[in-house]
Amino acid sequence: MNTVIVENLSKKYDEKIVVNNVSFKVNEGELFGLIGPDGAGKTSIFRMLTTLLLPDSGMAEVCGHNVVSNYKEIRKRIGYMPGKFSLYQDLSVEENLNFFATIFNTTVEANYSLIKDIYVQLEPFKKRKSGKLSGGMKQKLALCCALIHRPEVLFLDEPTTGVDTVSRKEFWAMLKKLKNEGITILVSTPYMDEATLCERIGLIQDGKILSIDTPQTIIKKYPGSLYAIKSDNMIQLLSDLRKLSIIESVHSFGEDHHVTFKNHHTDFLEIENKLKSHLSYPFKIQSIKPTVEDCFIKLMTN
Ligand SMILES: Nc1ncnc2c1ncn2[C@@H]1O[C@H](COP(=O)(O)OP(=O)(O)OP(=O)(O)O)[C@@H](O)[C@H]1O
Repeated sequence: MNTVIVENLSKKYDEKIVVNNVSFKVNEGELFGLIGPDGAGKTSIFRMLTTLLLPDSGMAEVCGHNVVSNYKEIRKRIGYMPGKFSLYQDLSVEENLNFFATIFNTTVEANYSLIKDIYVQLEPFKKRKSGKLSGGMKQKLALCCALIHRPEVLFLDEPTTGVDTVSRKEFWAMLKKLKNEGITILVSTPYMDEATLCERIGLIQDGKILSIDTPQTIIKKYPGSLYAIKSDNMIQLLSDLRKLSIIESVHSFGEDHHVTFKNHHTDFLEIENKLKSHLSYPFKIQSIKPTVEDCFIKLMTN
């Protein structure tokens, strides 16, 4: 069953189209990621699905209810953690949690088992005002508040932006546990390395979906071969590679430059020799498996 159905959804602000004919479906109990850079339209899509923003055209359903005509039903069934911390800064941790439980007509005790693993980390600070918590703790409290009424669907908008690597890892482990509780999870992130932690992903850029599939299939569909190349002077290397006619694309990627070659250059030795004849300094090249980020760049430039 599809818990979320999005069909040709569009939104513009002033005259700028920020969500452009977007369609996708999320299955019940799935962990689905919307992956794209800042300004891609992720928040606008989440705000339409959580009934906080009206679409200009298209249709969306959450838990079988239309986001426009039946928004009240949806609000009972979902949890939403916005990208910007939006809990009451002057209320303490436990006051925030009790407040959210009360507005959903439940109690913290009734659903404690769902948030227990996360809340135990917050408990030592339960009397502290939420505005005075660290970034990671604020994020955990926001997640507890979004979960306190045991939603069927959880929307998490960039939950790991600005969060350190260890907390990011912890956060994804928590999402896996919540998924095992049967909650459907939609998460957005600009971090491409988080894509592989989702069951399926939608890659989004400039309001348009570039591809939707499992991360593994998206990687498998990468056309052609990809190489990583490095030398002592990476800036010089980048500039030299950009001038070579055999090269189709080159971009910096961590410690390497990732390179693809035009169609007729497929043989590794031939490629290496061609590069040796053009580059007057030592370099190292190897064939590599593409990442989701490589796929994203490829789709973006197609
Ligand atoms: N209320 C608004 N009025 C005008 N433009 C807006 C408004 N909200 C968002 N935008 C613009 O719409 C585009 C998409 O923004 P959106 O927040 O949906 O993207 P995003 O992928 O979530 O990125 P970010 O992480 O930067 O929020 C951006 O160019 C943004 O500046």
